[in-house]
Amino acid sequence: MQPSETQQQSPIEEERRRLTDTLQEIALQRAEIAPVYHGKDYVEQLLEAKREETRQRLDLLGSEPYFGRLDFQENGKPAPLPLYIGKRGLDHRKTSDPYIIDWRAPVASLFYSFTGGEAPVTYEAPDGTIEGEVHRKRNLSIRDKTLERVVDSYERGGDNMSLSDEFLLYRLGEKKDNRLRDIVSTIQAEQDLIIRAPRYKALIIQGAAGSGKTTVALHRLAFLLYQYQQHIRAERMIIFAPNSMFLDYISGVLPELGVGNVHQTTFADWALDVLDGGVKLAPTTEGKLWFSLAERRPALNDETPGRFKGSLAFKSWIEERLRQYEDNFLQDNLSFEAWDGRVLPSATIREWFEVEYRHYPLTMRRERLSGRINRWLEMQLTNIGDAKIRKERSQTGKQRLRSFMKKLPEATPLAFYKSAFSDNVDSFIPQALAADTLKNLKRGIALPEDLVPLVWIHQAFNGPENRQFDHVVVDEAQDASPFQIALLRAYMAEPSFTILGDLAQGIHAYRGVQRWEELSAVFTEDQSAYHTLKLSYRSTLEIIEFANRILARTDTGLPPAEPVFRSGEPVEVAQLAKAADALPRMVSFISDNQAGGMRTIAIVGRTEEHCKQLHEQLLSGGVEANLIAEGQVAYRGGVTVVPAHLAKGLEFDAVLIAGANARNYADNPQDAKLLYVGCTRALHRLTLLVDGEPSVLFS
Ligand SMILES: Nc1ncnc2c1ncn2[C@@H]1O[C@H](COP(=O)(O)OP(=O)(O)OP(=O)(O)O)[C@@H](O)[C@H]1O
Repeated sequence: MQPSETQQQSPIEEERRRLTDTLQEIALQRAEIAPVYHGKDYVEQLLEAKREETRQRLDLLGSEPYFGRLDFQENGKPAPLPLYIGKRGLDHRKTSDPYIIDWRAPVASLFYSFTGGEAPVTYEAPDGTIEGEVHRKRNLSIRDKTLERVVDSYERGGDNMSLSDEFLLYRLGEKKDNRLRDIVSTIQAEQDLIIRAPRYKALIIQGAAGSGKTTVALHRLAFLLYQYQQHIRAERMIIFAPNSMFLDYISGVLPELGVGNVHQTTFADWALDVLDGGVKLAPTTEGKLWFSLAERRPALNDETPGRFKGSLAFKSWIEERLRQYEDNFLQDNLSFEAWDGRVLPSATIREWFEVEYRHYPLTMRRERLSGRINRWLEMQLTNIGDAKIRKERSQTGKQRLRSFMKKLPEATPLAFYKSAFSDNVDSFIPQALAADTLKNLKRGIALPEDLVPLVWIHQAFNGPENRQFDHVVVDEAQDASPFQIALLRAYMAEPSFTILGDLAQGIHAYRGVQRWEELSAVFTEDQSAYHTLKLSYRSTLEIIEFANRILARTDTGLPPAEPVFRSGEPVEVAQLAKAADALPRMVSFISDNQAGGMRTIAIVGRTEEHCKQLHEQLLSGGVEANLIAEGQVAYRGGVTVVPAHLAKGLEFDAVLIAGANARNYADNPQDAKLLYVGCTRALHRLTLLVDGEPSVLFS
């Protein structure tokens, strides 16, 4: 495009024209693809699969080809080039020049990292650093092939006072449905740094509520797959999320980014799969206990089972037991007599098992030993000339080898774990905890906090099998334990992690961490990197400022979340004259917000029991609502009644906190975290209904 041409047109005309050209180019490329192949030829079928991929990519590009434009003049080039950036790349069919640039390509990083100014900018290309100047940054909104909006956020030499994030605000102001969405068009510089961070790092990210942690982690997966396409496979990436409903909520983002096959699961489901039916899991009652009202909750300390069994000290204790078990695996004087007089001495067997095979997992050491003795046996047989005697001795030798191997113990993870607790368990393990654990294990049942040690033992016995990871995402990582992260680390040659969470939302402190150092202790200093995300994109300024008052009571010492300047209505704290006033207030909150275009509305209750009552009341008041309970798999959107602890990770256009009184939300860190979670779910509107004495947490 010639600069003179562009000068005569308004930005909107110019972009309309470019869009028409682009759609034409896409249509032509689409038309050039051979028709669908239905035959049986294998090679043709493979080619057809490739063609189908291209069709899908072009169809996706066809409806929303790009979202941004950056005019960049590389040093030494005569003029700036307009670079159009989209979710997928496209080369021009005649010139093979990039026509649309994939958002993950190195040059596209400028679109995200550029924040104004006339100074030269650089980006890292495969061949080295490229320097140049940005002449224009433009956001474009295209929906269903139609150009809806053109916003210039920078023009070189122009008056750039408006380098505000007008486009970002426009996006944030949109109403949400029941799915998390991609943010490729508005990724912010601090988020981009995390998305494009090098592969071999354990990134630990403390991010304020609504700072885009989950979204950023998903975009990082898409980036890693693009950047390291020869070395990373989607099937070897895994996302651990807190529950199935959350997985359902985020399930749309990766497909939108063109990424399939990434395993998305909860830790418990993954662990049970590894243990392959070897363990029955007791339903957890601990969660309910910790989300009950303050007066019913036990004190939290280092002997709280989840914290104790998730510690690195407990990991060391298990490892020591495993070492002892392996060291005593061979009994003393365990020679093998193949037939009378032909003996493989104990010292040789020991040498093979304890020295040569030491670095293999136990199951493999056992198998290798058996194979090696068998080979030794075959050698001995070759020295026997008489075929009949050879046959007899072969039978005897094989029979004796089978008996020999049977004498070597073959413990399952569950049996080993049980024995670790049974054999005069030492004073390191608190007595009550040992007794409780053993009682359950004797019934063949493990508690959720036993899953990490059990899988650890499994992998010590069997190695990582075929479950090695290329990259692991742990979302809501404040709820994970150091032992759990160490376990996942064991399934990787080099650590490549995105570990993200918010200590202020650490409502599972009975099993999670209180400081990020607890998790970084799993890695060496150069293996991990710590990032913070302070800006919060989800909620309006008013909601964030209100939630920051509660944050100060969480005892985490975290700084207040910083709002993106998006102002909305004030947070409403409504004092009820009597409890019976709650229902009409909830009903009008729902109908007013629905009339105001809000698509997702949540009534947040304090406990599951409380939510059941609220749900029944709403039904009696003629309001259809979805009640979210523990174990729920799908998130449906619309009107939802949800206890604060299950709302974590989700977001709603409008939120009403029911029962925001001093009893439900007392002045302690756990209640503060629950209320903080509840309030920070709201995008546009937040109301608190107070029946009785108001909670001091927001006063
Ligand atoms: N750069 C961005 N552009 C547009 N929207 C964004 C951006 N970053 C985050 N958001 C939006 O902010 C909301 C919060 O994102 P997300 O759920 O990923 O945050 P989070 O940090 O995981 O939140 P929480 O810890 O509170 O669950 C989402 O609606 C997301 O689309």
